[in-house]
Amino acid sequence: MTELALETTGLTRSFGSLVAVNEISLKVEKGQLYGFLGLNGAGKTTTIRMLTTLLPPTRGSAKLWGHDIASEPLAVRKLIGLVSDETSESQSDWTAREYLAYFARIRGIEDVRDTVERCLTSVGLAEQFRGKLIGTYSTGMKRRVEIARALLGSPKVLFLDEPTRGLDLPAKRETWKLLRDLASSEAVTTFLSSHDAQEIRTLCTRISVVATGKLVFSGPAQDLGADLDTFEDRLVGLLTGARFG
Ligand SMILES: Nc1ncnc2c1ncn2[C@@H]1O[C@H](COP(=O)(O)OP(=O)(O)OP(=O)(O)O)[C@@H](O)[C@H]1O
Repeated sequence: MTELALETTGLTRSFGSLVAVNEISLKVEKGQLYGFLGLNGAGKTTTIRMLTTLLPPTRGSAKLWGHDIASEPLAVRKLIGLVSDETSESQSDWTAREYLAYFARIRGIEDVRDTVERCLTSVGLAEQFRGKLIGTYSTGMKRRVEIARALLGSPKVLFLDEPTRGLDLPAKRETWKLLRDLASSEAVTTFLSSHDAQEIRTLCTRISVVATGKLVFSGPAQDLGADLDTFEDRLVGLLTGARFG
């Protein structure tokens, strides 16, 4: 049995003449909180859409828990959860319990009530809010509900695409704490995409950096810098094509 949660080989996606994701090869070990860092437009969302079977690759391949994303999409979908940065306005008129129960039923989960409570507990949404309309929640709480939704099927791999985009600093830090807690308490591998160097440096030990669709670094975050300042300096060097020693 492979120890890899995720492996991509030459993964490529073009839109007409634009190569949005260009020959990306990376390996994510099981249990990791893995960082996928890149500026806006670097190709992060396109990569995640391919890995979650929402978009076919133009070339290359990827395996999730040993299952090929192109030839075994249903097996892959059963193993993943996805949180994107889009906050769905359609959740506003539901309570967190109703919203999660709806998705639990769609997923065919039998023990809906217990599963919903377990997931809301995992993301730290206090009991007193669970029966209130999501429209009355703060943005940070709404993001927690989205993460809880992604946890419903007990995913092996959780994809988070810019999960803290649009959050203020306290809400961001709350979400970081939650992601750390999930990584240590749940048996879930996390693939975290972000343009925020501090976020990736704070949370992830192994990272990849992507620039205009190409991988420009892959390895321990520590190798780019032990402190955030050095990390950011070297990152800027990488993103602007400079070398570092
Ligand atoms: N469906 C599409 N059709 C055409 N071009 C697309 C499509 N989706 C993405 N692109 C282009 O591919 C490139 C990579 O976009 P992508 O959304 O993957 O980047 P990103 O790193 O997630 O950026 P951001 O952080 O801004 O979301 C961009 O130039 C984008 O305009």
